[in-house]
Amino acid sequence: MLQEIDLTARCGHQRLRTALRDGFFFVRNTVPESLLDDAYQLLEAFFALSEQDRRDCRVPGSNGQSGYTPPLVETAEKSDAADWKELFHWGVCLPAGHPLALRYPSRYPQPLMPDHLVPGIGAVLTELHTRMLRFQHEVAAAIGDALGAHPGYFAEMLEDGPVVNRATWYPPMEQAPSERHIWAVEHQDFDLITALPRATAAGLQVQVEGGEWLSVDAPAGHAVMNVGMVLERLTGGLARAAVHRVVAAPGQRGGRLSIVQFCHPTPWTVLTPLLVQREQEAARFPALTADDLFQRTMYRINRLESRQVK
Ligand SMILES: O=C(O)CCC(=O)C(=O)O
Ligand SMILES: [Fe+2]
Repeated sequence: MLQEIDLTARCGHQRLRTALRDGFFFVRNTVPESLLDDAYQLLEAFFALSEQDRRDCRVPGSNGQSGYTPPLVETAEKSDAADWKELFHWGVCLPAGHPLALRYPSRYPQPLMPDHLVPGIGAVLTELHTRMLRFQHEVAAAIGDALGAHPGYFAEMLEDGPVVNRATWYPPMEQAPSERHIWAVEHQDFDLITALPRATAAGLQVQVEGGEWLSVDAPAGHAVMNVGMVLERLTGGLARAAVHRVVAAPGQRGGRLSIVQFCHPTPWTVLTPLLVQREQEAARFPALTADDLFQRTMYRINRLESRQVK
């Protein structure tokens, strides 16, 4: 069911369009496995720090898009129980005076690299960001090609986009405050595409037609790609924003650490459809900016600081 897409294959357009309809597929990852191993090792050390040290790594004003977010904050739209997970986010800065950073400061926060607590973490995570981003741009270009878009279409939309990397520590389920909490309640991502390289344990599931859940942990050397809401809107629903969740299997011991990268278009992009499936479906998604979609979803999942209970 989980399709492997070979981005180098000629005539792969139909396969990729079918995979976009499913909302997820996997591809060979160009990010070195050793870099991923190094990142996991350093992030494991970060999440093992004292609670106070981790809390000192919060970045006010970033809505949790940079630095640390404690457990039980993010709450999926479909649940009133917060996810049993804690987060660390990072990206890279734009040059001083860049109009995107001036206009959308909370989308381009200063990265906080806790090198004073975990020596060497900054260089590794920054390198991982760069390599994953290059990989995602290749995937986006292949998607554009399969959709018949101009080669520059996604490239322009993604240039200087507020791409954010997220490391998630899912603590062991036996430590969860109640049975109402799971690792991550079903949701859709609200970016263009998300890259999910292998995690340290099983748990990622995607909903397939008929409502069943399929385990989709990426094999070594590969990354699962998820379609986000931006791509769904741009394609008039041809690409489906994958509904996915993270759950521990009954009796699964230990925690889980994952790294994902959310590939967001520039916030000023207006999400007008690139494709319209059928004329009568043209009005399914009203045009709004990528930042409007981002802020609206962040509000709904309790990620805006203005909404959070202090
Ligand atoms: O941890 C994972 O494998 C997936 C995380 C995820 O879906 C998310 O953070 O949006
Ligand atoms: Fe997700």
